Parts: sequence; structure tokens; C-alpha cells
Amino acid sequence: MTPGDPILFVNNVTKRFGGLVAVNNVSFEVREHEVMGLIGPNGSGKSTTMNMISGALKATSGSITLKGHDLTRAKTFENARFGVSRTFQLVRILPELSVLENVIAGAVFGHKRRWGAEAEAFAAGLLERVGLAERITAPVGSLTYIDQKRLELARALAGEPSVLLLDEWLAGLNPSELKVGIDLVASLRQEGRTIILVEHVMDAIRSLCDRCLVINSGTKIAEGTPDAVLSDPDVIRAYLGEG
Ligand SMILES: Nc1ncnc2c1ncn2[C@@H]1O[C@H](COP(=O)(O)OP(=O)(O)OP(=O)(O)O)[C@@H](O)[C@H]1O
Repeated sequence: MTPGDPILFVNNVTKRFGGLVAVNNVSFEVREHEVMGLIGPNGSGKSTTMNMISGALKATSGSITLKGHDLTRAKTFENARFGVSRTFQLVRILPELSVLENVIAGAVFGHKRRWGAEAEAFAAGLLERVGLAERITAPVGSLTYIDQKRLELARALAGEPSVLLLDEWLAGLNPSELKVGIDLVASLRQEGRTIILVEHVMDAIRSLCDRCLVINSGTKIAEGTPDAVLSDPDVIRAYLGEG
């Protein structure tokens, strides 16, 4: 789907941890229906940026707004209400709940607050969507790694997000699972989801992203199409190091 108007505005955002500036005066916009890749070497500030959008961390300065909601001033739990859902670098699912219950939890605490039978039917539909229809009543402990990833994705989608944050969602998959994972994200793109993708798998970045933002040592160093940024000498230098 062709990207529409910008809905997420990150304005001059800085995050300090004591003396360390993890994110340094970064600004960008994300348009509706756009898949934006956020890339950069290890420790460059990608997860910190995602955490500020999701509300897990508060910016030291700057502002983040989504469809007119000020995420920077919101309480942590309000970011989901305002339309942000995410997956985590290390899968986080609720081990004492079933597959279905995990996704219902996402619907109940999400953007639109569905309850009861409505939440259950909605969650079941999403499990089918991510390829987990057969495992609906399974205990989460019995899931394979890729199925845990599918579950986390279904739970994030259950929040009916305006923007979906995928933090290295493809990490740790073997080559055949990776293809399945990329196809699944491609199908989300196809249906017009707005996504920020933090990813080290460059094939995924090239095939999935409309646009990429590159950060290095907390500072934005490039922005553009995947092909343009990945051939940018500053970006190559950041990844490979000087010399
Ligand atoms: N809670 C924290 N307290 C102190 N320093 C932190 C904290 N979280 C992150 N940092 C530091 O901030 C910098 C940016 O980290 P961040 O995790 O955002 O990088 P990243 O680009 O996501 O890295 P990776 O690709 O390895 O996941 C790093 O130097 C990291 O050590």
C-alpha cells in the first residue's frame, strides 16, 4: 500500500543514561502504511528509541506524538491505548496462560479495549492470521521458537496498533523459518500496517522496508530507501568501522 500522511513524529529526542547519551537529538516521521527500518550497528540506540516510542523509557528531552497523542508525557501503559504495540528482542509471553489467553490479553489492554467473547473471537482470528490456529489451546511452554514469535506478533496485533514496533522479530530464526517470518511481515505490509522494524537481517530490510533510518552512536546518520542508505559510504563506515 502506498504510504499516506505522517502519523508518528519523533522530534529532537535525546535519551541519557547518566553520562552516556544513548540517543542524541534524533528526529524522524513515520507515515501511515509505511514500513520503516531502523538500523545501525550494535549499541547504536535502536532499542532505546523503540523503548521511548513504546513508553518503556521516557525521553530525557524532545517529544514523540502519534496521531495527536503526546507519547512523551503519557504514562507507560497509555502508549498502548494511544496505539503503539510491540514485540521484544527476547520473546516475552505470559507462561501461565494458554496461547489464546496471551492474545486476548493483548486485545484487552490494547488500543480499542475488547472484552469477553468479542476479544476471544478477535484473538482466535489473529492466531489464524499468523499461522497458529492449530495451537490455540496449547500451553505456551509447548511452542517452538518460531511459534512463540508468531504468538508475540498476534498479541501485538491484538492491540490494534496504529504503529507496530518489531524489535529484531526475525532474530534467532533458522533459514527456512526466516523465510516464513519475512513472508509474514510482508503480508502485514501488504495489508497496510504501519511498522517500525529494527533488524540486523539486511535481506529483510531490503525486501520489507519502504524507507530506512540509520543511527550510529545515538545519532541519525542517514535516511532514505534501503538501497540508498545501504550503499551510503557513511553507513558502510559505521558498520565496518574506520579503515
Ligand atoms: N538501561 C540502560 N542503562 C544504561 N545504559 C543503557 C541502558 N540501555 C541501553 N544502554 C546503552 O545505550 C546504548 C544504546 O543501546 P541500545 O540497546 O539502544 O542499542 P541497540 O542499537 O538497540 O543495540 P543492539 O543492536 O545491540 O540491540 C548502549 O551503549 C547501551 O549500553
